[in-house]
Amino acid sequence: MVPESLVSYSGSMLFPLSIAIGSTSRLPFRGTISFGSSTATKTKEQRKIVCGCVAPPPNIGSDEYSATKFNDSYKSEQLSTLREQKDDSDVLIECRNVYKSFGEKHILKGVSFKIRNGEAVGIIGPSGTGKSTILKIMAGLLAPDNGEVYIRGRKRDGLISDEELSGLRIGLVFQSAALFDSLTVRENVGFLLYENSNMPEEQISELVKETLAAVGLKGVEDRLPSELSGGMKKRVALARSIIYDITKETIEPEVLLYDEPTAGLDPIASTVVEDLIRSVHVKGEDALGTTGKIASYVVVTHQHSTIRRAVDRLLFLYNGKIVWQGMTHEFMTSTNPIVQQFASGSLDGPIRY
Ligand SMILES: Nc1ncnc2c1ncn2[C@@H]1O[C@H](COP(=O)(O)OP(=O)(O)OP(=O)(O)O)[C@@H](O)[C@H]1O
Repeated sequence: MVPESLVSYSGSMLFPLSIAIGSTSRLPFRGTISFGSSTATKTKEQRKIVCGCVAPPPNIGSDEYSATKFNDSYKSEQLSTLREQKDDSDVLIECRNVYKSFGEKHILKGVSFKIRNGEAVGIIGPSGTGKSTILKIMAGLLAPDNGEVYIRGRKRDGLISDEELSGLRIGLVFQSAALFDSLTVRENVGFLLYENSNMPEEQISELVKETLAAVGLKGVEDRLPSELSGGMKKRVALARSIIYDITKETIEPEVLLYDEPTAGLDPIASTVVEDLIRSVHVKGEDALGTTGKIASYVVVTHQHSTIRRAVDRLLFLYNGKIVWQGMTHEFMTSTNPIVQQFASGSLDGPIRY
């Protein structure tokens, strides 16, 4: 049986990585389970979720970010208004002074930021700077060496555990779609519901169909992942991350964490995925014209189109810290040398490879 704790995985692409599939599974596993390049197949990583959320996002603010440098053009009076914004009741996830090393490699050296309800946040920065690492820490897959992660104001100790209260679902959408090779699209998308809910199969099948339609896919339920294009796989993976058990009395809000969702896609397929990410957000509208259900999301990306199109606020991670943050439009006009170099792709500047 799938452990009870996996209820909280709620369809993220992360969940298959940590489960034990037993003989009572409703799904016809036929051997191979592929997770692309993910290393999580090798570890029994666990995650889980906590919390609830409220109110619209006041976005950035306060002097909590010691390493933050706002764009020079940002109006000082606006900034001071934001700094007065002390109400944290809408903060869903907070990383406070997070440190993480792998052996001698000190990757995160005091990272602090908050993700508020309703936000669409991008994390950018040079390769190897720890963007995926911070996503995994937010998701509860990795524990920080030092510093804290707060989920809706509650400190999370170590990794996610079964004892924690639920209330906020956190889905991590891997760069590779991480679909089960031997299962159909229907079985992949409905995976958690087949394994962990009491919903009848016909109801799951109908819900899968609706969810696929919401991400603009129709008539692919019976296909295997190998019969899909890269962009379609990403959409199937997204559908899996947003489906949930509609028979449960309380549906928890969900934060989705996307790790390079448009990597390897052509410009048009990237646009489709970027719009899709917007559409499943509470401020968006899905392919069926329904308001999206994702409370907030965080996107790690290198792609300018994704920065422009899919997020409102940016965190720039470099040398183990958040060295700049601001709204997306400020990124394009910033006079901060690190931001300018990254935006232009120049070899000259403070970022050295
Ligand atoms: N489990 C691990 N064990 C050892 N080293 C790791 C592990 N995970 C990450 N690293 C190292 O930590 C550094 C940061 O990795 P991470 O994937 O977080 O960077 P990133 O900013 O997402 O990079 P990219 O933009 O290239 O995807 C890299 O040097 C990576 O090799």
